[in-house]
Amino acid sequence: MDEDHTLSESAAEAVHLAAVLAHIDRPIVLVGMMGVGKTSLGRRLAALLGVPFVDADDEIEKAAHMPIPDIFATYGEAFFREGERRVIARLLGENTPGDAIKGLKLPHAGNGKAGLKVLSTGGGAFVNDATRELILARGIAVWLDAELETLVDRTARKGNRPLLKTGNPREILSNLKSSREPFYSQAPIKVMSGNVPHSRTLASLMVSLDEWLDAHGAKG
Ligand SMILES: Nc1ncnc2c1ncn2[C@@H]1O[C@H](COP(=O)(O)OP(=O)(O)O)[C@@H](O)[C@H]1O
Ligand SMILES: O=C(O)C1=C[C@@H](OP(=O)(O)O)[C@@H](O)[C@H](O)C1
Ligand SMILES: [Mg+2]
Repeated sequence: MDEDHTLSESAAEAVHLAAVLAHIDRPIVLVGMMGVGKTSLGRRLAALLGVPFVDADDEIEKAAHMPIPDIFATYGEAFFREGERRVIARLLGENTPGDAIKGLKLPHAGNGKAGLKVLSTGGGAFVNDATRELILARGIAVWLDAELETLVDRTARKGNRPLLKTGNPREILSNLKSSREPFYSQAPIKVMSGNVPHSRTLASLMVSLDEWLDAHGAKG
């Protein structure tokens, strides 16, 4: 059994996938600290649901024609944050029905509902007031959270996060984690991204999403 098959099986077993899909009418937006798994889990969630996946950082790089470390080095963080805000506004505004099924080669065709997609944000996006308000108004925000040690481990794998280059990564992550928690906690759904395979975190996310849809009268 390959990893993708296992992944789909366990997450799909956790909830009735079709019931969840039928009741989501907005983008699912992953927020949380760098290294928590927003990009990698977002891609898997989109594949499972059969909807498009988009990563805000990738879109910023495409728009700026340069990698994120170069944007920070050349123009600074404030410029990056403004680009991030504009890109996310565009991604959450593009809610045309065709958007949900464009160019898919995925196990499910998607249900063609307006705006159905998974959007993974960069760790600082939800801290910006305008960006957070937009995400809360137009999407279903999911806070992916993890222990500090997990974040330290996972961010050490790639040297592409400029904010971690300015000092001791553990200290920077610890400070950012405390200062950002009041913002992340405004997301209606929280999922722990523990030291377990992606498939387990994906299954927890599906269960939490299903419970939230039930509690908010979107189902039943
Ligand atoms: N649940 C998980 N189990 C194991 N590794 C993970 C998990 N989630 C993320 N990772 C790994 O951690 C690293 C950072 O993940 P990424 O998706 O880029 O995080 P983010 O977008 O939140 O910064 C990647 O190498 C990814 O494969
Ligand atoms: O936390 C942050 O401020 C950042 C997180 C990064 O994205 P990931 O959270 O996907 O690593 C990226 O947007 C940039 O390096 C800034
Ligand atoms: Mg990412």
